[in-house]
Amino acid sequence: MDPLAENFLTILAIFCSFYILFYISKHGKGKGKALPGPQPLPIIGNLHMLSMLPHESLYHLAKKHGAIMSIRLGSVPAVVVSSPEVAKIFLKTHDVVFASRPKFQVLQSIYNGKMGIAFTEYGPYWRSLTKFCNQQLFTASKIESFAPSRKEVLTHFIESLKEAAAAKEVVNISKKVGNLNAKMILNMILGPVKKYEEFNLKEIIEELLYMVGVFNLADFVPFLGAFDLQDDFISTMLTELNKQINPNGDIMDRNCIKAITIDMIVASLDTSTAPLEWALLELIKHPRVMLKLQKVLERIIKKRMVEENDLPKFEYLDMVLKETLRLYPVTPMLLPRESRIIVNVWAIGRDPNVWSNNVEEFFPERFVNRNIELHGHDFKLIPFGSGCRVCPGRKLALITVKLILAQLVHCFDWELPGGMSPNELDMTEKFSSTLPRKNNLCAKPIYRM
Ligand code: HEM
Repeated sequence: MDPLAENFLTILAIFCSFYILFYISKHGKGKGKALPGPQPLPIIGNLHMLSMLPHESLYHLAKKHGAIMSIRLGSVPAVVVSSPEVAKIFLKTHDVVFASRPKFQVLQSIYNGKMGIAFTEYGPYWRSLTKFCNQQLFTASKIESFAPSRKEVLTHFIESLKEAAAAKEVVNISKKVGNLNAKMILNMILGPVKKYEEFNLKEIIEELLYMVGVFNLADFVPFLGAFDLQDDFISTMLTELNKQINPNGDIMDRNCIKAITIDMIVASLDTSTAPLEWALLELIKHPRVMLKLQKVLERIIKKRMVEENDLPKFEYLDMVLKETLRLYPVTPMLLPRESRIIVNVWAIGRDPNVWSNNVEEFFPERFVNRNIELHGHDFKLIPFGSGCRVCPGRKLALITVKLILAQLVHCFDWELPGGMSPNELDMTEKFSSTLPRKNNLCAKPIYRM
């Protein structure tokens, strides 16, 4: 970024931080006081107050200290936001000022020089990449062009579940849905994954992702050239190779393509799986909702398979997904922003001022006659973030998740193994890059078509 512009933005960020603190102290509960927050200890700050599920600890702290509070992560000060009103101040009113990400040293070695989108500072390079992704990779027509590929993968998946149902087998849904999702997404990013089967690509990627610091997609790129790539993301990016992407002189080079590819794979692999796992779990726990959803689907499409163009007709499916993302946002705290702003989406989804007193209940009907959408304009529900850093893959994600969920519910009833009652299901979350359930969900499919 131009150093002058960088200085300007820094000054603006400081100014806005003061403005927000001033605004809160004038209008908030603690009139005239500094930003509230728990007392930090020397060196560790408030780290001792955070459990293995930090979003939950911060939610409880916010109940005591308020919807905007300051904490210290070791020696690093951070501001935690836990209500839609305050989230709007940071993500809309002053969005651009807080649009950068803090610099994480470890990422430099992962990205090998050129950064992707997710952790790049706000500036001309990030803007060009985002514009490129929105205009070339995530257009409605591009997403639609992969509908036949999604259908093919999903049909195989349903067939394999039918076989399991005939054999009365218990299936590990978490794992199976994870693999299905990976196939759908990787088909789109890398081209037909069948061609990479001998490389066991998903396992390789998963392992490498856990070995932070050694991931280098260059190891895979040489063999990509050996296949006749379709119009997947990689080939779309390759057509831009060596072209200038912004007036600053940045060009789309190999490292840039690698960085975007890493971002897409990391940002999409597990994010779309977690909501499916939670949704199915809640549906099994709430037979009333499951039955209602099955009836709605059956009334609209009778006994045939769900098609992508049916999805806009399934209003109740939308409500079920919204309710799932309210209770189990995949990224419970949005990726950290400049000045260490932490937006606790998990806490916003449990704000009784917004959702009334039954916040912990899975009750999709709460969305009836409430025009709350998922694209980041309504701060009550922001599982995809909001503002200029909003998730660029959200439309693709919503199609994939809705399609798979609708199919799983339409084609099968689900029974828990060993006569387990739905009330005995363990709902414990595991904190990782996404918010999966601690234990995999296993159940017996019963074909109902
Ligand atoms: C249900 C699935 C998904 C959820 C819940 C989700 C959620 C999010 C969230 C919360 C953010 C951070 C927003 C912020 O910091 O304000 C994000 C960023 C991002 N997501 Fe997603 N995402 C999903 C699927 C996908 C998919 C399928 C892709 C691409 C194929 C994708 C690509 C990205 C990228 C590149 C970013 C970084 C944007 C930036 O920092 O400028 N996501 N996503």
